[in-house]
Amino acid sequence: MTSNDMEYLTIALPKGKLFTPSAEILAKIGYTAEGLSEKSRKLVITNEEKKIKFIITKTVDLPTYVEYGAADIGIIGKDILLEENKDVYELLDLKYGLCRLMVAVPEALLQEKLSDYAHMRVATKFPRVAENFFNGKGIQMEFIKLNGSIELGPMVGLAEIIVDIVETGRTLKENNLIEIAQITNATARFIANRVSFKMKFDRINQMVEDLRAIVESGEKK
Ligand SMILES: Nc1ncnc2c1ncn2[C@@H]1O[C@H](COP(=O)(O)OP(=O)(O)OP(=O)(O)O)[C@@H](O)[C@H]1O
Ligand SMILES: O=P(O)(O)OC[C@H]1O[C@H](OP(=O)(O)OP(=O)(O)O)[C@H](O)[C@@H]1O
Repeated sequence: MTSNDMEYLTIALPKGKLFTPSAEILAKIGYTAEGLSEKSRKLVITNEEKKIKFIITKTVDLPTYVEYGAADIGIIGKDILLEENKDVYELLDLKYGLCRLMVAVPEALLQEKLSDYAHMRVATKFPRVAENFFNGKGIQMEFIKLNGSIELGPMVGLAEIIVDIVETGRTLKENNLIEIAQITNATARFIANRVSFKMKFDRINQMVEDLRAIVESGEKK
């Protein structure tokens, strides 16, 4: 690390659904920067006074920036952490961004048991998580990686099954899909680069304690 790297704390925030709640919780503990907005075209936003740099990344890439130390810390969904499987510290569950990773099928293909779906095709943004889940149950499947609109897969015969994020259940309902198994819950997590956590321990640890106090006060409400 250069002395410049040591002076600043670089925080990665993901574009998308977690951006606003993440910027808001960081603002509550004094971590803000003028012009920090998801709509900003600027990808690095600096607060010189507080020695903070924010970087805005694509959701799926965020753990990579933290693993390589391009960002010291970041906030990202547990679903992405499980899928990307990067070498980072997960320091705190921030409890917002709650959703579930589910297996779902079209009503017409509904079977009695999960093993009845063996060897079918699974469309998903999360092939690693999906494969671990089915392997853990001894069920062999074929996995097709998609980058969005997963529910379309079964409608056009690309796959029989999907593994996707469900929040309200509205998307599944509108596309006549039925949940058949839950893989895991996911919420936003505060993560850190392994070296940064040691080199900037006091600063990062203080952030974790301040964020924990906010999360816990929210839970008591
Ligand atoms: N309804 C939801 N759909 C998707 N993600 C959700 C939902 N609710 C909470 N999340 C959480 O928000 C994170 C970011 O979701 P978002 O859809 O913004 O991801 P993205 O990959 O940036 O989207 P896109 O691929 O459309 O650019 C997810 O990884 C998940 O942890
Ligand atoms: O249960 P619900 O509240 O309906 O939310 C779940 C939907 O939201 C997400 O899609 P997103 O809007 O991120 O678009 P995508 O399909 O392009 O990933 C997810 O992939 C589901 O499709």
